[in-house]
Amino acid sequence: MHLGVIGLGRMGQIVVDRVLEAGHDVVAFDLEPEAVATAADAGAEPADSVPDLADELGEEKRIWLMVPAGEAVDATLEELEPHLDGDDVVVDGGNSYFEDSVRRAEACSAAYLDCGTSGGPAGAELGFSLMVGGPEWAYEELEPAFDAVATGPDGHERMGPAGSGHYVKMVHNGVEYALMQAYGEGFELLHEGRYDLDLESVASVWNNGAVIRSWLLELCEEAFREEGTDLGDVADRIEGGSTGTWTVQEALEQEVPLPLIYTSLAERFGSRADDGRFSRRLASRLRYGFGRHEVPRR
Ligand SMILES: NC(=O)C1=CN([C@@H]2O[C@H](COP(=O)(O)OP(=O)(O)OC[C@H]3O[C@@H](n4cnc5c(N)ncnc54)[C@H](O)[C@@H]3O)[C@@H](O)[C@H]2O)C=CC1
Ligand SMILES: O=C(CO)[C@H](O)[C@H](O)COP(=O)(O)O
Repeated sequence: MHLGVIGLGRMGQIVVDRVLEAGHDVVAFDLEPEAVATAADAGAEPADSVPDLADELGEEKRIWLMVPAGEAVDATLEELEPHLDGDDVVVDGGNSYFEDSVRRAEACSAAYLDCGTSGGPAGAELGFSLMVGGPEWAYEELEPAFDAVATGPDGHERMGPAGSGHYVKMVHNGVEYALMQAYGEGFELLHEGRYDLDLESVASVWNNGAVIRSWLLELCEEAFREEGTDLGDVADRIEGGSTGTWTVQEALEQEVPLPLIYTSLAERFGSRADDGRFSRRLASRLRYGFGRHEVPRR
């Protein structure tokens, strides 16, 4: 296979490496020349623009986008569009909103595959888990690339029609938020609680046979090992949030209750108040109002 890869950041570079390693050819483009040079060092053919990449691919175009979700995907598709026809296949491996993917699949001249990617840069060695939506023939056509980028043939699956791959990945991320919240709460109680515990040891012993063992728990173990049992200078602030917001919005629309995922998202937003949470400050002042309890002041 001759694959074009556009977007050569943390994830795109892994796509390039794994596809090359599987013996395929890659032509690579990124807005950042340094990223293109890194891909070229790995063995990819460098392209200096989107049209150049399309030209290099020749008649049969198989193109993998790994750019940030949103405008970058639309901008890239707009540049690609004059070079595409119905025999070509474009894969969006980023975290795009599933309704955007449905819209793009309708507008794109090529067959369009929305591919939810899980595993992150830390999963590079093992390969990713890929959730793909779009036409069956295009999925089958791209199977050699999916085999290479995923953990293997079992690491990818066609979920259904356009949008379904990114829909499944959106829900995956909601689950990810809730799992992180659950581990966070458990370790917070252990940290604040009545025993002086080494949290790396706790995570390690849990990871060996416990019901709650998981990759996220292995990452907890790594975090305590690298940062210390009190997490050192890691700030009380969680960034990100778009995929969890989409999950909660969809749940509201479908009237499906997701209290854990919603709470995890709310905790994320709550962590960003620079000056302390207004609601907590008001609750503190109200306790004075009804009970004359002392108000801690800054
Ligand atoms: N980092 C992660 O853990 C995961 C990320 N994703 C998704 O994969 C996508 C890429 O993520 P990362 O690699 O982490 O981001 P990144 O920020 O490391 O890399 C993005 C790359 O795209 C390039 N780029 C941006 N606009 C472009 C354009 N118009 N044309 C060509 N290149 C362009 C940037 O120069 C950069 O090199 C995102 O949608 C992200 O949400 C999915 C799963 C896991
Ligand atoms: O998809 C991922 C992991 O599965 C990415 O790491 C993503 O960026 C995480 O989402 P958020 O930014 O909403 O935390």
